[in-house]
Amino acid sequence: MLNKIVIVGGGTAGWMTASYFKAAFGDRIDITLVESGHVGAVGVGEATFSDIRHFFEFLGLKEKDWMPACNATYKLAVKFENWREEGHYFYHPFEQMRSVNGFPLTDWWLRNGPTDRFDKDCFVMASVIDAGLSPRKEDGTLIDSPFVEGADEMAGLTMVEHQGKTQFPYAYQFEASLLAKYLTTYSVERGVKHVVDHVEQVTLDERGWISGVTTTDHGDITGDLYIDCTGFRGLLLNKALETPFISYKDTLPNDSAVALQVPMDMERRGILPCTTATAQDAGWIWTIPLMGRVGTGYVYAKDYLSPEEAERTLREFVGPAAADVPANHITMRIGRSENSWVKNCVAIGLSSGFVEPLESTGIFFIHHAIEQLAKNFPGDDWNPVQRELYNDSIAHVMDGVREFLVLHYVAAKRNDTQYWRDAKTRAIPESLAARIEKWKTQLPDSETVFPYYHGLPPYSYMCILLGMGGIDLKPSPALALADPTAAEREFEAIREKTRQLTESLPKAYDYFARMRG
Ligand SMILES: Cc1cc2nc3c(=O)[nH]c(=O)nc-3n(C[C@H](O)[C@H](O)[C@H](O)COP(=O)(O)OP(=O)(O)OC[C@H]3O[C@@H](n4cnc5c(N)ncnc54)[C@H](O)[C@@H]3O)c2cc1C
Ligand SMILES: N[C@H](Cc1c[nH]c2cc(Cl)ccc12)C(=O)O
Repeated sequence: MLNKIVIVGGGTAGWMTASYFKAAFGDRIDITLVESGHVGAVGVGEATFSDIRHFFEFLGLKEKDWMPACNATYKLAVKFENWREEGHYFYHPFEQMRSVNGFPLTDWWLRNGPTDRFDKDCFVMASVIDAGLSPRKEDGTLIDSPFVEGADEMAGLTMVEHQGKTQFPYAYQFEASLLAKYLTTYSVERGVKHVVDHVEQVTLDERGWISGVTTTDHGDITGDLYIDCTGFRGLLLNKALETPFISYKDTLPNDSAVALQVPMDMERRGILPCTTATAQDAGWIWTIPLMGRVGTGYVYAKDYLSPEEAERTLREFVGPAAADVPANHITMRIGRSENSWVKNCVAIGLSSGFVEPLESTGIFFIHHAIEQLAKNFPGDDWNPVQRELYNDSIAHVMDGVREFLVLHYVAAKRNDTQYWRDAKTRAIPESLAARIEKWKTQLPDSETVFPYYHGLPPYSYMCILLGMGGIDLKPSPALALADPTAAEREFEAIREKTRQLTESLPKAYDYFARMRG
């Protein structure tokens, strides 16, 4: 029976894969994870999708088990600053879009919104975030809203099963290296063999399938299925099996990042419960508040900015707290492998593909890949249909997310540097260009967004279009004839709910401090 897995790589991808497959198949699966002692993990990757809770649930972990160990916080949205113009911001929150009489509330808002802030008028979360609050009450219960009802109970579903159901109101932010450490202990305690050694060589058999990996000190390690979690190197899939890599650089030019981990007194600073993406002259800076430090980094395109200038800008942005903190410069391989499963090798994580972290999709890609591999796990006959199904779903997720990210740059009103001007004239995927034309007449819905599962619901597209401000949008003509009373009542209900929540929820920092005991 095919049950022996060799995972090469011990970053987030390697350990998420090892722990999930142990939880899924227990002692019936034999897993060896080998990670180099001298090639480090990329070590960033701190913000997630809300769907990640399905992963922790699958492992049988509660928030109080893993969050304190990973300095984790809640993320209620991505906050986009200065993408439209200096001083402007808006949220892309984890909150379902309401609909009134068959039209999304944003459509009613375009017709006659109460203020010029679609996010505050249409979502309660925008004001909850501004106030630095936790979406859980002091007793740990989740905010009560029709849009999260039953959400805790749905955690046992896979992400694809969960699509279109209740929107969970938050995701997580954590120290990626601490999560990898936590999952190492989890996996090893459940029988995963952990080898710290460098893989020197990958051996292929006469059919070109992987027959083993050779390490410096532990000799050959062999298995049935090899999982390549070696990061941007793609040691097994891209190097040994020579699988081509499809670059997305023509449409997403950001290929570099410089990151800082800045220790900070978060009790004094307070926690804004979101990831902030602040537009810069040649890219954007992320700010992720964790317990005890802030993770930050400038994502930029080397065609427009040198690494030295990027680091200088980032240090100025952070201020004196960053003075003694070493910078981590990263070159990013943007795109995806033509196929992520080839012969008896499956690449998961950066070796499979990556897009810039603007919507925190790296860990989502890993989680999705793991769920799909568990579903399509090969039998002794290596049925090629399973490989095809798997490869199609991975390609769709990444190509769909690529479209969503390109939309951010096309829709951003900012136009003050060559970088931002070029973003408006650069070629974009043809399918996206056609969709944007439709969205100018009718806001995105399930019929007009990327048609395959890629994690993002239509309301996410609405947020980006409405927030970025560079594309003219019109309300549906039908709304000029429709009675607005129900929509006005909905806007009022949101104002009332916002008032209640901002008066009753605890501060995010206080909630985590209590969880840590
Ligand atoms: C700038 C940046 C910001 C990001 N931000 C986010 C974010 O906010 N949210 C998000 O979801 N994702 C984010 N990501 C993506 C996230 O970091 C990755 O998806 C995640 O860390 C997974 O990485 P990995 O495990 O695939 O690779 P890596 O972390 O690079 O791990 C590679 C592993 O392979 C091992 N290895 C390599 N060569 C060998 C060898 N020869 N022998 C043995 N072992 C070997 C290394 O030792 C290491 O353990 C970000 C990525 C970047 C670059
Ligand atoms: N799968 C969804 C994707 C999603 C829904 N709303 C948001 C908001 C932000 Cl900032 C990122 C992703 C999503 C989920 O994770 O809930």
